[in-house]
Amino acid sequence: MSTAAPAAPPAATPPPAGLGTLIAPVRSRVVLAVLLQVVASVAAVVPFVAVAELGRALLADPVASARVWTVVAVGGLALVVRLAAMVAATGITHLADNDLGLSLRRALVDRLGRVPLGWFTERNSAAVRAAVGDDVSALHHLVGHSFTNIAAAVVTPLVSLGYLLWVDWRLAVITLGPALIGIAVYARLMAGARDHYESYNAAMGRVTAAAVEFVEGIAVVKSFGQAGRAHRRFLEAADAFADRFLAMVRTTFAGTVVMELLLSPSFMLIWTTAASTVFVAAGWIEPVDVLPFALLGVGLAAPLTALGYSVNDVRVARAAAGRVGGVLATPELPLNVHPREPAGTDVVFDAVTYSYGEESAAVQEVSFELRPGTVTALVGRSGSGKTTVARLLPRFFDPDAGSICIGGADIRSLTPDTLYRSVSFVFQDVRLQRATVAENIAFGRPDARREEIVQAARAARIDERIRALPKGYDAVVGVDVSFSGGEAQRLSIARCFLADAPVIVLDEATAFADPESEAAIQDALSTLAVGRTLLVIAHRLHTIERVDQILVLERGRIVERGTHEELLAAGGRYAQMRRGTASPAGAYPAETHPAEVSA
Ligand SMILES: Nc1ncnc2c1ncn2[C@@H]1O[C@H](COP(=O)(O)OP(=O)(O)OP(=O)(O)O)[C@@H](O)[C@H]1O
Repeated sequence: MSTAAPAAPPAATPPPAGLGTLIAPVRSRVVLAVLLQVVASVAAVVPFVAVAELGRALLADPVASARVWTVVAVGGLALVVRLAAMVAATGITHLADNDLGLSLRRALVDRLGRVPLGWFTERNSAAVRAAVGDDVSALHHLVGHSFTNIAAAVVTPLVSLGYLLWVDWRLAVITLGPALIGIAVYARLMAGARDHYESYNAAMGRVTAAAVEFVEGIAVVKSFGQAGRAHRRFLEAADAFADRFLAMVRTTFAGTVVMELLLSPSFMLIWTTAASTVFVAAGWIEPVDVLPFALLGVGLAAPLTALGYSVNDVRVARAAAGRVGGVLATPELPLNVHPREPAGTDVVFDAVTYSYGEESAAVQEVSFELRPGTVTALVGRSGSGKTTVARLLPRFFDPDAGSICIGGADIRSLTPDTLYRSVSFVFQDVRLQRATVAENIAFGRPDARREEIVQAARAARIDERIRALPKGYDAVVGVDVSFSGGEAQRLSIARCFLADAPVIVLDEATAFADPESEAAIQDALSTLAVGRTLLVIAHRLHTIERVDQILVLERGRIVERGTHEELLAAGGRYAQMRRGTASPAGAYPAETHPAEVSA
């Protein structure tokens, strides 16, 4: 059967944006700031030139007093220009950076709101955390500081050198000697250290992973008496890191010392003074010419270190831009340009097939119908495809083949609003927001009145627990109150009551802290089921004896379907599972329990 609307065309996915594309919106402002920084850097050298020229004017015989005043005025003006240009450049880059950070974070959140829910695996969520946090900050540093720092680090020594070449080109070249040797040493040093940096970073990654593994699994590790072993793994990673660090320091130590020495102001001062003295003694320059070299020669090398750091910032920012661009290029859930409205709440899966990546299909040719007001349970051994089937209905991902319709409309032809008004879901790992309890319940309907919220909480058997809190419904989750897994699940059932969607997808919890909590949840679910269509991932068979339809999955296919009685009578896979004779991986506990999901 197929009542499907034509599948929506896949939304165009832009190629991942690089650094240039990401900062394009603020490029003109960055260029302006760099130009202003160039002006500031030129102006920064002028007062030193002025002092040197002042020396010349004062030592002239007779003193060139008109020239003295001109030089003083130019030096003073340069100070003002430098300050103004620097303040303007800093202001422009920081405003541009603020706009960029805001627009990138908005774009990220906007894109994340349109990617399939199934995309949010642990790995992808970590990438999102890095992109929204550290990576956007790395771009902040680039736009806010690095470009102008690079301009300053290049222009200041160049202008100084130009002036020194004008004063005496021979002494200028000699003054430049340590800086040139420093650059050559630095380049060799970096080339030799590249491999060491890579293994240093890898070793650092292993230490972090071992630490995280140790901390996250501490309960399991301790309860199985393996604290020593896990601790040893961490220590081994830390030892390996120390070795790599030592190897890197050994390779770079001599070069770093030589570079720091050659580029240090004190060495440059000694070097230029010594060279100038030789030139004066030889009669190649006047004693007054020593002054510019002593004043400006010192500053020739220092910006090179700053340049090294800024170039590194660009490298870091380029890698960060790659990750941000990657998240921004995540394929969106295709949306239909001509949205439809479901006519009714009948749900039909028609020959649905879905695979995760290249792997064999997790769900194959699955067809079934959820009639309005009925409860359908998905059962099967672990990995048989229950969760995948259930997650296809709220569009965690779209089927590779086949269709899913609600009220005759393909879910791909519904707007997200219409879909989530039709389908709510309660999964095991309930995520509560750091907001008040009331806001958490009213998540799907922020405009809900307090009485409606309380009524939903009451129906979900969680009202009493909330009222017992000192701040009641205004308690902030994570600050004033922490909920147990069972309580969080009841809060998410309250969300469903309030959202009032006619179709509910429910992942029955596999474990509860106490029978009382389980009974409360089963009670809440029984109330929720009244008049609604439920698709339940059932992990325990005793809870589904009275459901309208049981679908037994095996390797992604439906191998049996019917009611509890029909399936027991058929004596097939379900009957085997009930008797607990299925393979250990699929064995469901055969004990009975008073609480049940009922229609
Ligand atoms: N995110 C994923 N990426 C790749 N493969 C996956 C992913 N999630 C599930 N699978 C695979 O798809 C198949 C069906 O998994 P699914 O989680 O739907 O089974 P399940 O019956 O719900 O299992 P369980 O009862 O253990 O939760 C399995 O082979 C599983 O390994």
